[in-house]
Amino acid sequence: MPIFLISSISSALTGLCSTFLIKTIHQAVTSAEFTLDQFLWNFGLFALGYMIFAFIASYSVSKLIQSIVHKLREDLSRKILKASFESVEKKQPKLLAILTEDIKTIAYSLDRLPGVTTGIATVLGIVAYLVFYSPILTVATIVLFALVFLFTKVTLPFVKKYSDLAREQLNDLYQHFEGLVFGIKELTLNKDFKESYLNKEIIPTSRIQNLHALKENVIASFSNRMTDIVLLMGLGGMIIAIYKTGFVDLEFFGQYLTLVLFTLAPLSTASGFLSNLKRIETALEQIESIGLTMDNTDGSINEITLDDTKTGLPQIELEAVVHQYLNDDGGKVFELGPIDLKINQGEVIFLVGGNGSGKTTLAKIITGLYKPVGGNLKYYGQPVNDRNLKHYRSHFATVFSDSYVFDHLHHISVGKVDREGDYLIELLELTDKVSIVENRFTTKKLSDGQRKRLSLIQAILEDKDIYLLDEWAAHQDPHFKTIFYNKIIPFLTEKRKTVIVITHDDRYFDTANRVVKMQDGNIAAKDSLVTK
Ligand SMILES: Nc1ncnc2c1ncn2[C@@H]1O[C@H](COP(=O)(O)OP(=O)(O)OP(=O)(O)O)[C@@H](O)[C@H]1O
Repeated sequence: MPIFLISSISSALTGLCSTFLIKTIHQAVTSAEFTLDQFLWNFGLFALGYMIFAFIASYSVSKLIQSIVHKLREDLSRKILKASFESVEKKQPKLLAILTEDIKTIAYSLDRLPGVTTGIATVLGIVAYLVFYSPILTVATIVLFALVFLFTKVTLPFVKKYSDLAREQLNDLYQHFEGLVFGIKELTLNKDFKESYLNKEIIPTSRIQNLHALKENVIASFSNRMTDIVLLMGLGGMIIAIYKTGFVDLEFFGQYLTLVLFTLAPLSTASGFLSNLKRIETALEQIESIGLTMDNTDGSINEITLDDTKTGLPQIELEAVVHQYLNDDGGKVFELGPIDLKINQGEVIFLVGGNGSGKTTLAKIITGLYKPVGGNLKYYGQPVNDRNLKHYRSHFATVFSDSYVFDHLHHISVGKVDREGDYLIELLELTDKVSIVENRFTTKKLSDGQRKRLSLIQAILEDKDIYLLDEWAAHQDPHFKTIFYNKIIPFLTEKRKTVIVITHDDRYFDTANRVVKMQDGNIAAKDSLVTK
């Protein structure tokens, strides 16, 4: 870690220059032999050294801090991408606060580090100089510093307590902010709603958060100020002891004081940094407590691929598959299954059923986003498990009803995008709205229906074996519904793709090979299956 080494060495050298500067000043005012020339030379040399090393220290420590922050961001993003979909889905509101707030706290709290490292080096240098100057006063100084440290330590648990409480409120505040940004249409249209959202949600949560943050800051900053007082009181105590016992000469003590007073500022910075360490601890605890469970993609197990060439077996098979949604107390909110279902390669299956019947949940099981709590999911007869789940998932392209629309197409080959992109844009009548430049859609600023068409283009360009389209046509006008059922689905089946469509469009049921009806978390009786 060379940057760490450079920052440590340069900080130490800055501290050393600072000590020599202080020593030069001290000698100039205490030693009769010290000439003006000597003073100018020494002072100029150490001041120059101080500036050079301070710049290197500030640069390297700041670089170190930024690389820590960057690493945290990268690690956290990787952790989220490696976690099981279910755990990320559950923790979604908390994640944004961690990604923005906690990492920012760490960055800001570490900001003082350059001053602290230099300050500590200066204090150590002064103490070393004091040893030669007066061993007895050095011992007294060390005792004094220990008292300052103890005092700061006593206040730290309180800083931590209020830092934790303030951080807890931030999760709620972020959820309110999410409502504020994404629910702005509803809030703008309804004056009473807007007022009550502001006054009953955002302001009270922000006030409580502020109150805890205020207590945290007051304790931290008061403790910081008090370290100066403790130090000065200690010096006062030493003066009393000198008056009473005369253990050193008072004039000598005055010269010693000149030195010790130089430690006030660096000590104050260092003790302030101890409070920052508590804030960092709170932020790191939040990051640690994300509680995401990893799935097979964490690379901790040997992955294997599934055999795609098996024939005569269903491409996907669900055997008595069960899934449950649980509330925070572990109570069952909804149960899907046990479901038995076979899907053959190249089939077009429509999943239909009332709201809340479990279609999307089943889609998440089929695509491997959810792991069933019971039963088996098979791919050409091979059970899907932790070792092959990643490969299983890679067979799917999806457009869920709440899909996020990315403009990014860099994961698709340029050749593929060039060959089919323009054709699909034309087929879905977006030519005058959007184009693809350097594997990126030129805009996402489209109507809901148009954005859904963009998602569909992206999914088709991904060229996967199995397509799962969740209520894709729900936002489309009749013209585009016809294009979807009569052109897009045949375009996919011509390429031997398997297509699973969640739909309520009964006018087009005849375009499917099979219609599977869901009811109360299960497939409705066999006789309601419609076969083309
Ligand atoms: N993440 C979740 N946590 C807890 N319960 C959920 C979750 N997602 C869905 N549910 C519940 O599971 C049930 C099935 O939901 P699902 O989304 O699968 O239904 P659906 O048939 O797709 O409905 P719709 O046609 O309205 O989209 C519903 O009762 C819903 O409230």
